[in-house]
Amino acid sequence: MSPAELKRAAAARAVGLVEDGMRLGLGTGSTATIFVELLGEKVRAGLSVVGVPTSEATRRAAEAAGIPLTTLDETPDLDLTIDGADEIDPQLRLIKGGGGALLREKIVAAASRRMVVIVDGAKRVDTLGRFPLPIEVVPFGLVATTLAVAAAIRSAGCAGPLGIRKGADGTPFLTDGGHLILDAGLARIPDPEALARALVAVPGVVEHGLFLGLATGAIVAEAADGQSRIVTLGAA
Ligand SMILES: O=C[C@H](O)[C@H](O)[C@H](O)COP(=O)(O)O
Repeated sequence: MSPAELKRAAAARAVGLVEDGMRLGLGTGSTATIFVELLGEKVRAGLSVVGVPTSEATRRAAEAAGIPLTTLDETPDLDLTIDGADEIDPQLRLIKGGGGALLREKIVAAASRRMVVIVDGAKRVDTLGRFPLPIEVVPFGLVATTLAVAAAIRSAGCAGPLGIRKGADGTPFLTDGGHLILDAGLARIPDPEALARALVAVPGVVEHGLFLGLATGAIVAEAADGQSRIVTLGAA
């Protein structure tokens, strides 16, 4: 099965977790977008939910799907967030932010009683780090912040190239919050908690893509014998 078919299988299973009246966090990325589209079908058939989008892209997708939207200011306590991930380890620790939405995604996940991650099997790893870790920084003082981030990475026992993310046109990628992203190619992150602590201590770092202790469950769609097989982790 193709990665797109696996993503759809995981997203479809997640729609089954949604109950009438729920306040939902709506994740960002290709997998979360499929979830939004499938959820929209349920809403048009009569399901009543409200959603908080984690990016402007998801806001547009949810509006197109007919999902009623709210904000965290209006609805600060969410029942369930469904979101994709770039990597997931056996402890449900994640790397997120490949699409640049990590800041809003983390705020929304932290405001949710449950966060269920939807991924294809290729995202499962024993040790986080194969996917470059996104680190969101303010533009002011970029060189000084980058040097401090590199030192923080070393202090957590990691090493690897650190580069500013560029868009398709070659200019620096800007997040929805107007920040820049440094991508750290670390290969292995032996102690994600130590790295997270070191990164948040750097002035100029807005957020990083390590989601630790936030996911309560995961729905993993894997290919097996030409069919998709759903594996659930945690409470999903
Ligand atoms: O910023 C983007 C998000 O963290 C996504 O959830 C993550 O990159 C996974 O995206 P996709 O489902 O497209 O692989």
